[in-house]
Order: sequence, then C-alpha cells, then structure tokens
Amino acid sequence: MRHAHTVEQVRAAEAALMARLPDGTLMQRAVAGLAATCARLLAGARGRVYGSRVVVLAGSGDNGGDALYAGALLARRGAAVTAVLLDPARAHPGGLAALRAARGLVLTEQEAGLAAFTGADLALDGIVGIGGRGGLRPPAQPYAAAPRPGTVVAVDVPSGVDPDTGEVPGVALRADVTVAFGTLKPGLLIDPGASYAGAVQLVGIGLDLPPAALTALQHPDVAALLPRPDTESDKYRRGVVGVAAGSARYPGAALLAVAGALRGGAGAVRYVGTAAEEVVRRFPEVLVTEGGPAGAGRVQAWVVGPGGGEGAERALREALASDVPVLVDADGLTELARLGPAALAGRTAPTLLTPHTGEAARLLAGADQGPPPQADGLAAARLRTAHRLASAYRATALLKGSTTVVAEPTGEARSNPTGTSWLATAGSGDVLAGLAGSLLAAGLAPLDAASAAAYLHGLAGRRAAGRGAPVTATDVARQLPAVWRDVHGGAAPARGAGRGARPDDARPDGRRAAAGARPGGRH
Ligand SMILES: NC(=O)C1=CN([C@@H]2O[C@H](COP(=O)(O)OP(=O)(O)OC[C@H]3O[C@@H](n4cnc5c(N)ncnc54)[C@H](O)[C@@H]3O)[C@@H](O)[C@H]2O)[C@@H](O)CC1
Ligand SMILES: [K+]
Repeated sequence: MRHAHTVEQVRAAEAALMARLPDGTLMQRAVAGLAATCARLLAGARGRVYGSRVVVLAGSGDNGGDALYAGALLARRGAAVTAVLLDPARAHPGGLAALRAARGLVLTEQEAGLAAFTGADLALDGIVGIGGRGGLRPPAQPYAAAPRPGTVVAVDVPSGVDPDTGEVPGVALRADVTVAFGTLKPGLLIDPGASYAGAVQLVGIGLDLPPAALTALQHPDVAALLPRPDTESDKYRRGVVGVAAGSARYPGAALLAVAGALRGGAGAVRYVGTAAEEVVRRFPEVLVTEGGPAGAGRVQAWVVGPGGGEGAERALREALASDVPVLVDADGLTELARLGPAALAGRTAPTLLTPHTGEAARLLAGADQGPPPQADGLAAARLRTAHRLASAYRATALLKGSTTVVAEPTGEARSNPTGTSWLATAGSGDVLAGLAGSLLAAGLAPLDAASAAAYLHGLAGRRAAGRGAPVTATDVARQLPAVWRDVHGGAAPARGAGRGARPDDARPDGRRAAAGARPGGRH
C-alpha cells in the first residue's frame, strides 16, 4: 500500500520530531536521500557524477534549502553546479553557504537566463514544496516552457502542483522523478498532479505519521482483498450479484456489466431487465428475470443503472429499497441526482456511486451544493470532488477519470494507480460497474470493492492495449481473468500503455528497480 499525507499532517509530524532532534537533522536526512538519488540518476545516464552539469532552481523556502544543500553534495563529488536564485533576498542562508563553500556557482535568474537549465544533465526543482500556494510565479514560469534538460528531479513535490489535491492551478514544472520526504503527498498520486511527478521515490526521514489521508493499492493489497473460493464455498456463499442494466435502447450495457460481474468473483450473476434474451444467449450461465429488482430472487448486492434508459427509475427505487449493498451507475445516477441524497436516507446497507465527472456535476447539483459545478473544474479537483460527493450522499463515491478516486463519508480515500487513457472508451464503465458489484456481492467493503475493481479494470485496460492500441470494453472484460492471475502472481502490469512507462519504482505492484531510491519510510 502506498500512503500519502496532507501538508497539515506532515507539518504536525515534523514539528513533533523536530522538537526531539538537533536543529537541521530532518533537512540533512532529506538532503542525503535527495543527493543520493541524483547521483544515481547521473551515474545511470552519464556513467559518473564527476563533470556532470547540475542546475538548482532555488525558491525562498526550505524546499530551496534542500535543493541547495543537495547541490553542494553533488558539487563535492565533482559536478559543476549552478544555483539559480528565484528570490535572491530570501534564499535559504545555510543552503546557499554550503553551495558556495563547495564552489558552486550562484546566479540570479536574470543572470542565468534559461541556458543553464536547458543545458544541464540534471535540474533540481527546489522552487516550492509543501509551502507552495498557487501555480509558478512569473520568474519561474519560463522554465516550464523551456526545452528540457537531461532529467528534472522535483524536490518533495513538482512546483506548481497542489500537494494536498493534485490540482494544478496555473503553470507547474514537470518532473521525471520526484523525491518525496517522509511520506507521499496526495497530489503525487492524483492527476493532474501525478502526471507532473514522474517516478515517485520516497526518502524516509523518521516521521511518526497518523493514518494516511490517501492510500493507493498495490498488487499484494489487491491479492489479499480478492475473494477466493474454498472447500465450503457454493454459489450463494460466494455471493450472487444482481445486475439491473440495459434497455431496448442500450442492450449492450447489460452485456458489458454482466461480463464484468461474471469476472468479479461472485458465485453467480442474476440479470433483471429487458435485455434478458441477449444476456442469456451470450452468457448461458446467467440467471435472468424480466421486471425489476424487487421481483428477482435473492442477491447479495445490486448493480443498477448502466444503459438503464427508461427502466432506470424503477430499478433504482427497487434496489435502494433492498437491504443489500447497491452500486449506482450511469442512468441510475441521473435518477439519483433528480431525487437527491434523501433517496439514500433510509438505507441500511452501503451504497456505492460510480460517476464520471459529468454525472458528479449532476449529483452535486442535485444535492444543493450551490450553483451547478462545471465538470471541468471537478476533474481538476478529483479528490475534493469525491469527498464532496461522499459527504453529500453519505455514500462511497468512486469518481472515474484519468486518476480514479474513491472516497468514503468517513474521509478515507484511495486513488487508483493503474488507470490508462485507453480505458476512455464506450462501455468501459459498464464493465467496471459489474466488476465492482461482483466484489461487493462477494463481501468486500465498499471502499475495497471499488478500489480493487478500479485497480483490476485499469490493469485489464493496459493489458488489452498492450504496447499501445485502441481497446474495446469487451477486450477489457476478457483480460480480467489474466489480471487476477497477475495480481496473485505478482507479475508486472503491461507497459507502454496509457500515461507511458515509468521507472520500476513507480510500478503499481510496488516492486523497485535496484537503482531506485532508498526505500525508507513506511511504505
Ligand atoms: N519542515 C521540515 O521538517 C522539513 C522540510 N523539508 C522541506 O521543506 C519544504 C517546506 O518548506 P517551507 O515550509 O519553507 O515551504 P516551501 O519551501 O515549500 O515554500 C515556501 C516559500 O515559497 C513561497 N511561495 C509560496 N508559493 C509560491 C509559489 N507559487 N511560487 C513561488 N514561491 C512561492 C513562500 O512565500 C515561502 O517563502 C518541504 O517541501 C521540504 O522540501 C525537508 O527539508 C524535510 C524536513
Ligand atoms: K519542488
């Protein structure tokens, strides 16, 4: 499991630890890890640190201090280090003195221009860390648009990315590697911020941290969550998932939701709705009933809404009246937005909502959360949006998108590391809904069912895309058995799909390359 803590949590843990340690100890721990990572990157790219060109972009706070001290350590190993001070009057005095003592060159941004940056083998982004607010300010903005140096290493967070949310409110500097201190920050795990962070490496500095504000599953976590039949199992004990989906207009959604449900670990799938004939023709193992959820036999969880069309209102009403977990998707969410959170008030079992940002906007408008929000704004603020939904509806909310995020009304949240943009394809959400519903029926808690489903779905999308090819929702469903095996066997996910391959230390399965940063911390 990867853990991320908010700025407030980090500051509190740092304060407690700093009170017990000599001044500067934490910074020196952070700097040692940072410099070691830079040295490894330089050695990997050039064979040695000696003679390499390093530029340090230093802002006015301790983040700049870290970068200057790390620059000093690299200069002592023979690198030609140039520091560019973005706010010369407020540059970190200790870091600056250390760099000067190591014979580093110190320039203002006017003196340096962009040449030192673009010509460097390695650039350290120490503009701002967890103290940053808003996007890059004008003196730093040209670096974001300039030709790239060999490698950009972000100190703690890529400057311009909101560490708590991953929002990028203006211009931010894209990193190839981010070296995070003490713990990850949520903004490193959630797009758009995550896409600026590159490979994320952790340097432990000994913080005693509270429960994480955000977690992200890895292979072993998912393997431990997935249901496994045993000698006592029968189809009812493994769970029956009911799927109320599809309509005369959208029969395909029924087939895709059922395909996902059949590969989610439940013992049986029961389909209700107007596509019963098509479903049974394609999947003879499915139990089918016409009508709505109320008249169907016993199930342990319902999936309502994919392609639900005219039947969605009834399916939603009847499923919500049951005392089993209900996953609401697509047309079911449109109905729920019309009814508002009151429709869930009497529920005794969990409800899981699986909107994309357009549906999230409708749900929030239906919950009287002020003026109707814009879907674009909600996508840029994914974690905040998921929290708002969970709290307004007192339900688990899975917000689909470039990083899928799941939030609980309790404030717990998970982000999914396996997504790929190839999954932005018609019907892909129907497969996810069926899969997550199946895991609910098998007895997983909503947060686990939702995040494990997103994880498998993302891996299946990557596998289907291979080295990069369009995928269909049917392809994704077909890959699900293979990714179950991968997760159990620890095999690496397919590369080259989606956002692009990253160095091994950032792999969702949590394995590290030998050359990765020192593990450290509590991950
Ligand atoms: N507190 C600690 O114990 C440790 C902190 N460490 C480092 O310290 C960092 C936090 O340091 P600070 O609290 O000094 O904060 P930062 O260095 O992150 O930034 C604060 C400074 O940046 C300015 N600033 C804010 N937003 C800006 C923007 N958008 N553009 C330009 N300047 C902006 C502020 O005016 C302030 O001077 C961490 O990210 C980490 O790098 C590490 O050394 C580990 C130990
Ligand atoms: K930074």
